Amino acid sequence: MEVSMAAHSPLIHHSNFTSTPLYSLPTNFKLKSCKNQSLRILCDHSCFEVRKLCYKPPGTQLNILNDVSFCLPQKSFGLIFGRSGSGKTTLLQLLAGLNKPTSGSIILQRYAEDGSPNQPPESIPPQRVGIVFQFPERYFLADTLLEEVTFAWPKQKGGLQIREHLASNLARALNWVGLDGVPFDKDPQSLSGGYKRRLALAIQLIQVPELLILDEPLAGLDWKARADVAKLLKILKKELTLLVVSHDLKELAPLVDRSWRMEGGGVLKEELPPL
Ligand SMILES: Nc1ncnc2c1ncn2[C@@H]1O[C@H](COP(=O)(O)OP(=O)(O)OP(=O)(O)O)[C@@H](O)[C@H]1O
Repeated sequence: MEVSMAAHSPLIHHSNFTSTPLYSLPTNFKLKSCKNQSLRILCDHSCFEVRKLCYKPPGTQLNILNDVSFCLPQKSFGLIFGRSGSGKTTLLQLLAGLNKPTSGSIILQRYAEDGSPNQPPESIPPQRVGIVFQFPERYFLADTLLEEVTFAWPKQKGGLQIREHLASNLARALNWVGLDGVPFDKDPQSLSGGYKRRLALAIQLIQVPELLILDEPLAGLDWKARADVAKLLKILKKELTLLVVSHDLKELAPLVDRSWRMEGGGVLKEELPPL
């Protein structure tokens, strides 16, 4: 029997290397049998890939991003750092679908055990990407926690099924961020700084994004709340893929799987965080 660990596939497969799912496993294994009935668990994985991304704001000749390429494996933590004005936020906005790149692509690529792509690249629709902006609490609009988390849910009658689906995800999202004990009628503005960030994260987690982007998640918090949010990100990294832009390298460095420096002129280079 030949057994190797798989990285990221949740399905079990069987018989002559077909991809017919038999049943799901809680872990990320893919099990296949070949003609002599020996069983193998194969390693495959997926990466969010940015390829040769360029961005000039419409109507200008300013090259804010210049041939930016990187790959972030699923369920890992990517960090982008670099000096102010180098183009980090602009990159996040393109990844979240808020602006369109001038050229280049943003895709999800699945790879086989031997490292070769095993499917055509998939585009990533904006609804599969969550983004938490810098100081997200400034954008809170509602008087209660419940209204805040349900603010963008469809209100029409036809949206009932979607609302039911979102409601079943809500409890899990609140549990992930540790807000499950907070009363629904609590005023979001009365929460502490760290809990406001948890709320902003929960709002994005309800949709279970494939990629969660965070712009300066620790900015403006005291030391305790910073440690608290960093601890939460460590937990979330087990559930989804995180891409973070931050100047707070000391707190986030222990979480980092991949990191890049954005240099002047919108050039991205893979580099360890300088500590
Ligand atoms: N629509 C636009 N038109 C012209 N210039 C722009 C536009 N959008 C961004 N810029 C410029 O592009 C550069 C990169 O901005 P961006 O906000 O992405 O930098 P940043 O690395 O995120 O900075 P910070 O760390 O301060 O947030 C800045 O010089 C900014 O002024």
